[in-house]
Amino acid sequence: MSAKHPIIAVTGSSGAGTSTTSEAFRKMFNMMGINAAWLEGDSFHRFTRPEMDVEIRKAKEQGRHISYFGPQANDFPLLENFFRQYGEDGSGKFRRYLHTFDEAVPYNQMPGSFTPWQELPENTDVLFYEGLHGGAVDGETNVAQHVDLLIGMVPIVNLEWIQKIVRDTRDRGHSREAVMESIVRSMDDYLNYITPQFSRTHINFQRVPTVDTSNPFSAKAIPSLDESFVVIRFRGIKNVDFPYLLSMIQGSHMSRHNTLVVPGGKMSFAMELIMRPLIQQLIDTGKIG
Ligand SMILES: Nc1ncnc2c1ncn2[C@@H]1O[C@H](COP(=O)(O)OP(=O)(O)OP(=O)(O)O)[C@@H](O)[C@H]1O
Ligand SMILES: O=C(CO)[C@H](O)[C@H](O)COP(=O)(O)O
Repeated sequence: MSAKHPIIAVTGSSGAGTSTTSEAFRKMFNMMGINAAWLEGDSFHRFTRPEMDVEIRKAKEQGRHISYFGPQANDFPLLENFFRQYGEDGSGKFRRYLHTFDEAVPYNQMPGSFTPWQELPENTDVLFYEGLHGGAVDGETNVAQHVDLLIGMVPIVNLEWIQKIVRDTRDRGHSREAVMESIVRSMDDYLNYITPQFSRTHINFQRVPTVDTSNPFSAKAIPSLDESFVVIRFRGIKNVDFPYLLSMIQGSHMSRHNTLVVPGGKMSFAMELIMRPLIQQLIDTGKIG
């Protein structure tokens, strides 16, 4: 934890919506005059896409599995060191994993490759991480301990798979079969390294569709926000003003003492009402109460 160089992390599985959610944070930071350093978790993958294909084949031949959710394909200690260093002096080296041609062409690179490592900009107010492992813990490695405000982005699993399948086939050039295979291959690491993070978060946003998603592998489109509710669970944050949130967010209700449910269309608004005071508190005092 750091008072001077706070870290906010949005953590979630592949396709959960962490990148999409980042836009809401970008807007809030702009409006609040906060200068944030941005970090995509995919920086800490160990392999390029062709290298990963080789690793997957090798693992299969040896009766093992490897996936983007686990420590074999991601450098957790390097991520922890990055967070530690940013917390200490606001510096750090990052790179980007380029998923699509749109992302890769400006760098004159191929999709599935990394940009060179580079320094974060100087004098930022906060580090904003979005990715798979903002709350990861693995043996001696504890990424979560360095995060001052940890948010889980976690649609129910059928919806998460639909979001991944639609996005990966539409934008990242993968076949439906390849995405399904990757979901199956990742299951072990999903249980061991992704889901436990959501018990370490301060807040989880769980999107729950109200349309039939019972066969996610046949879905052609992502259920919209208006076709869903969002379950928002708070943990370890004192003084959440639930009566205020309930009065401001039309159609919201409490389902438990620490759980607010809002109509999907109100998700960005709810996020703003909830996050703004917490971000301000973090910037002003270095911690959230
Ligand atoms: N609230 C939402 N409503 C509708 N569609 C959404 C929502 N959140 C995410 N999506 C869609 O789901 C897909 C995956 O979202 P996104 O790219 O943000 O996931 P991600 O968590 O960043 O995944 P990865 O870690 O694999 O990059 C995208 O097509 C996005 O438009
Ligand atoms: O989203 C992911 C993890 O967050 C991807 O599965 C991983 O980054 C590999 O990307 P690609 O399939 O574009 O090579």
